[in-house]
Amino acid sequence: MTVRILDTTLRDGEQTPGVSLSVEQKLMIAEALDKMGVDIIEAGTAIASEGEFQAIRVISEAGLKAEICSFGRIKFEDIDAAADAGADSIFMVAPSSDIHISSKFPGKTRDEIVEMSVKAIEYAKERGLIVEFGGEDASRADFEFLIKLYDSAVEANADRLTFTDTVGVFTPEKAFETMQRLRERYSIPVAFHGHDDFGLATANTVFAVKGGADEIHVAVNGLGERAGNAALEEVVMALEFLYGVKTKINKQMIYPASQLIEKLSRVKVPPNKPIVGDNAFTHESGIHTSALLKNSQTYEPISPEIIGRKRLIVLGKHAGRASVEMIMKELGYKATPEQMKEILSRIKEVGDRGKRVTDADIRTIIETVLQIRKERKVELLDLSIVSGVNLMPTASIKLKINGKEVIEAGVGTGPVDAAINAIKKAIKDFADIELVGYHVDAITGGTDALVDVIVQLKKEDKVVTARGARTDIVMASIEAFIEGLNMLID
Ligand SMILES: CC(=O)SCCNC(=O)CCNC(=O)[C@H](O)C(C)(C)COP(=O)(O)OP(=O)(O)OC[C@H]1O[C@@H](n2cnc3c(N)ncnc32)[C@H](O)[C@@H]1OP(=O)(O)O
Ligand SMILES: CC(=O)C(=O)O
Repeated sequence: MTVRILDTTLRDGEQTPGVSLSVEQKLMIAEALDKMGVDIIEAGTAIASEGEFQAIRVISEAGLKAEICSFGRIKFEDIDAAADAGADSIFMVAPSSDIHISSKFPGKTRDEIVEMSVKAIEYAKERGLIVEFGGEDASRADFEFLIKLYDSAVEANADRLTFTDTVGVFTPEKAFETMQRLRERYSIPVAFHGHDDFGLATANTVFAVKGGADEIHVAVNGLGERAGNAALEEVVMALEFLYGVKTKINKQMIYPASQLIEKLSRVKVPPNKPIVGDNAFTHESGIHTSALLKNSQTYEPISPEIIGRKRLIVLGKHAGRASVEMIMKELGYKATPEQMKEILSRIKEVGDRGKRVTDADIRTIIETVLQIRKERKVELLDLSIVSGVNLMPTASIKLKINGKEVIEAGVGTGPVDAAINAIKKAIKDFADIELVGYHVDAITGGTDALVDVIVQLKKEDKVVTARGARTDIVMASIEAFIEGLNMLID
């Protein structure tokens, strides 16, 4: 069995508070979704704004394989907007629970909602759209009324039906049973749209498929209203690997799409998020690492390569000998068994003090124990910063890079940003480095506090962490950034 995927990252996903995407960004995401193999791209709500209308138009004209869908209400203007934008289909919803009907349409009866829905479906069909019709808040609707609404939609020639768990109150058992009943009753495809208010969206969506859903609505990284929609990556991987249900998704494209969407939506993926989180294939514990190095299946349910990722072994207070040996080899250092023991003990000491052990900390510990210092490719020679009222924070910087002096200037939203921008400009010919994480802690109290900055830098698919600790936040940030750079440029 192959289940069809409607991806709603660009519609419900964009309804995530604070997220808004430009036409160009939406097109980039739509192309990534298409490459990943989703069947239907719900590209937005054509009636919502000029930008939304244009985005749907541009995506519809992009020659993608996927069906392009616009969301809409049971209103002729929404249908016109979807059709005029060139969408192939409309996901059109009518209120179906009494709470939605009475609050949104005071004075209107259930029968009047059915009548409005039928007229809207007929009109959408006249406008040439494929109609996917949903009862909104279906999981809180009277099931008998829902059936009446769906029966009328089918009579009006709707092409597909959707059951929406709008406020995420469904359970896997109910999803299974409901979809089974809908599947038995209707000959047209039935879909499930789930939300994660109780953390059950993935389970509900998987059980909806077990119950017979032909199509499911998901969003990459679980974006969506409130707690979000069912996450594409979780649902697809659970269906394929745990339930033996096929999708058309090219799993190699899941991680690149997730990263693109994280970047453009500016919604950070939590590190412990299944499949796409930073820690999903990262191991620190010595017992795990030692076993993983012998057989990766010991502590990994699936290989990271399946979804275009790599395994990462990190050192921290839970590390053991095997992890240290591996990292030493990776960094190109040689040590005696005693030196290894000392390195491990110093790493654990940092962790025992409650501190995160960064990659740069590890290198410093190794070099201290081995009494060597590898040459740094990037060194700070001079820095000056101007910041104040009515002027743009500006930094000028002199670096020695591979033995050559480079002078650059940068502006930014504050002195740290300006200094980092100046460094980025200075190194642009040497490496394409991205700052993917920046965290500041004041270790002591007061304005003279010791500030601990941890940066996370990325070059291609390699990510390193580095620390700077100073009473001057700009210097702590730059120290951390340059330490990280040196690890990546090595
Ligand atoms: C669960 C979901 O995710 S639903 C999808 C949510 N998505 C959006 O809201 C998309 C972005 N929305 C928008 O840009 C705007 O809300 C628009 C353009 C759709 C409508 O804007 P406005 O006309 O200013 O209306 P407003 O947003 O204040 O209220 C929504 C209206 O839609 C009506 N409505 C809500 N659901 C439906 C429906 N399924 N069918 C018909 N009308 C509906 C409401 O009753 C309300 O009507 P009223 O203005 O007569 O009271
Ligand atoms: C329509 C929709 O997004 C919902 O019911 O959740």
